[in-house]
Amino acid sequence: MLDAAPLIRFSQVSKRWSSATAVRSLDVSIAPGQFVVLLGPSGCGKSTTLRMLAGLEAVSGGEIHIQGHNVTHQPPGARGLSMVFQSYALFPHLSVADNIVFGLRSRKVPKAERRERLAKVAEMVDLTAYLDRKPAKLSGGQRQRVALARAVISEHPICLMDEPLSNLDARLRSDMRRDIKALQARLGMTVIYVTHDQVEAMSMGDRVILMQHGEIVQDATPGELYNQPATTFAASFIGSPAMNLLPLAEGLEAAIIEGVPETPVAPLAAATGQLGVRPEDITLRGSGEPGIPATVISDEYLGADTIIHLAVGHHTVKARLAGRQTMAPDTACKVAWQPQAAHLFGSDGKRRDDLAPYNLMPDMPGDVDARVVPRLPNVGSFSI
Ligand SMILES: Nc1ncnc2c1ncn2[C@@H]1O[C@H](COP(=O)(O)OP(=O)(O)OP(=O)(O)O)[C@@H](O)[C@H]1O
Repeated sequence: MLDAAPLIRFSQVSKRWSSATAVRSLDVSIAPGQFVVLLGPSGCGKSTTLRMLAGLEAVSGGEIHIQGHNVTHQPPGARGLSMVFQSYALFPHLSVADNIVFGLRSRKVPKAERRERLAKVAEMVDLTAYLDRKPAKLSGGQRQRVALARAVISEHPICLMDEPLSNLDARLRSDMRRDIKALQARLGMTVIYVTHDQVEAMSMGDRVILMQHGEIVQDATPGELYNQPATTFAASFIGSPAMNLLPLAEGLEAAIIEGVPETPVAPLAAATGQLGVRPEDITLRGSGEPGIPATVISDEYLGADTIIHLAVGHHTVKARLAGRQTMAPDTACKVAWQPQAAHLFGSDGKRRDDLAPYNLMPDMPGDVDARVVPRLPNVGSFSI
């Protein structure tokens, strides 16, 4: 995603500790006005990446450019960034107003201008009624708004946020997600936002950079990440419940070919890996219908939908059905899905879109098992 004039550019940036490598040869360009989420599990290097961009952590290799300037060795104050942390980092002895204008004061912005900017920003984040309070007398959400106001009032074009909502309860998090996104769009800020929460990433990001072991796994829009996960890791990290991943053994490859008799065999030889299907793409059918035989383990009612846990061979498959569904344990049924709902991954875990034309699941009339099994004795050993 190289942009002609990126606002931020990481070139081959690495961070090594004596004990571990946190970030490996990162190349990323970010255009002005983007809301970019760095997403990944704990320890994947997202905070380190953000801290290197902020100048709070020295790089071990590579360069960082902001607005065309090499800032790799510049202190945080010279980089033109604001930051919002999980801990809020408010001064307890200062009022909300003084906390918000603190940075402006140190930059010697005249009092009249400070007042004017404070009034505007306080209104934006709904804090006008609380300006005289001390942080201790605020709720968690209000404290987070103070931290946000402090970033916004600086008028720096880039705002870095490190898990800013993790201390809030679920309801407030959802409100704040919307507020932050709306504020970012309204002000045209470029936001780099670190989180391990896929819901935040999917709902806020224009672009999500998914990291694992200090490297980028996928850099895509939320929709691409969900619909075309680049690896089995991406497939299982996004989505709740996670995508079902079933090992592709020789038997299934053969079954795939069986479903589409004219398709060439050669590409499938390299396909041995995993087959992924999202829980909402699974349909359940009666045991006499086509599909893979399954047995109900349990049903889990979640309100808007129900997750059915199924045993398919010695694997567990989850199906998400709308509304309230009850299925007695041990009920025999069949699982099936539309061919286009199947995601295929090679043995290296990477997505294999070249295999998309294959009919990966017998969603067709007739008893597929009966059709496949007699000619393919190893279907029985296919590991699902
Ligand atoms: N100061 C440090 N000294 C040594 N190793 C560190 C230091 N800071 C981070 N690391 C290591 O670098 C790796 C990446 O850490 P980082 O904090 O960037 O991950 P993260 O993805 O932000 O995780 P989290 O969500 O838990 O904060 C981890 O293995 C971590 O243990």
